[in-house]
Amino acid sequence: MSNAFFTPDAVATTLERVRAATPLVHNITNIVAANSTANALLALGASPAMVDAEEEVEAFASQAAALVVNIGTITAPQAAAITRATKAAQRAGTPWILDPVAVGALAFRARIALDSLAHAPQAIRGNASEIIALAHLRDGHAEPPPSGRGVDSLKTAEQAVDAAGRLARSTGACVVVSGATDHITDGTRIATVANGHPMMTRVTALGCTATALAGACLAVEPDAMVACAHAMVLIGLAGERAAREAAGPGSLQVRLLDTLYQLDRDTVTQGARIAILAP
Ligand SMILES: Nc1ncnc2c1ncn2[C@@H]1O[C@H](COP(=O)(O)OP(=O)(O)O)[C@@H](O)[C@H]1O
Ligand SMILES: Cc1ncsc1CCOP(=O)(O)O
Ligand SMILES: [Mg+2]
Repeated sequence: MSNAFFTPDAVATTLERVRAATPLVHNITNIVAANSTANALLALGASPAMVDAEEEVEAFASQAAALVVNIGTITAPQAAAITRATKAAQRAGTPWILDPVAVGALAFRARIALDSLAHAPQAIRGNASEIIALAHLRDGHAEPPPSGRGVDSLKTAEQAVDAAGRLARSTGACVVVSGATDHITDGTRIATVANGHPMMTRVTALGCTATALAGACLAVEPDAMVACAHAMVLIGLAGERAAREAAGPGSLQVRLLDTLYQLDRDTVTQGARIAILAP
């Protein structure tokens, strides 16, 4: 993989490809994030649909350009839908991404997340606590180490890099650990994205939004590490630009949509802070 893919210019090209393709992004997501992630996907230029009836997901995941699976408010029917959708995505070659919200906190969602890994996600995006917990469970431990509180992380992304690498190597997925500096790894290489703003942690579902935008990028970019790194620039850059003018979390949420919509080649190439950390 060439470092040329981890440049501000390459991010701008991915943004333009999303807008040109308007990819259909199938979301099975939580009730908190559903509206805001649909709006963020629309603002970016993708076409979101929230479809989680067990009877419908197989057909939809097969025809979508990408599938986003988020376990934030998982229910038993949604768990059954996730099994069917991820199987169908694997069969149809639809790229899909897992957001393992609070996977370390509750055993039921941990089982759903672990089982879904059998269907070969292209990517996994979580905060540090979630990635540490999922990697630990994937290693075969019955209980994750205590590293989160509800849906929020108590660790930094840097503290989760080893876990992310293990998880990537064991699943074949690109693993994204979000935080003040996002870390993206395929188990060998590590890219970082230093966009974002601390106020983003005061608006719910912005991690979920990052995952959804990664779904849109996976629809147009087959290299999952490139797609995910670019998506993290887009959410981080939109967040930091929106935060400059926001009075607080309320206006940040609204401004973030406007900023995603307004991102263009100039703003992306001037603002993207993307780099290869290793090897
Ligand atoms: N301390 C921070 N400083 C700057 N940006 C941040 C910070 N924390 C989170 N972000 C931004 O918010 C995005 C979502 O990350 P995060 O808060 O880790 O997700 P989650 O909501 O799943 O816990 C990150 O990719 C980054 O752009
Ligand atoms: C608050 C909450 N509760 C269950 S899911 C959810 C949203 C979590 O979103 P994010 O992980 O993006 O902060
Ligand atoms: Mg989250």
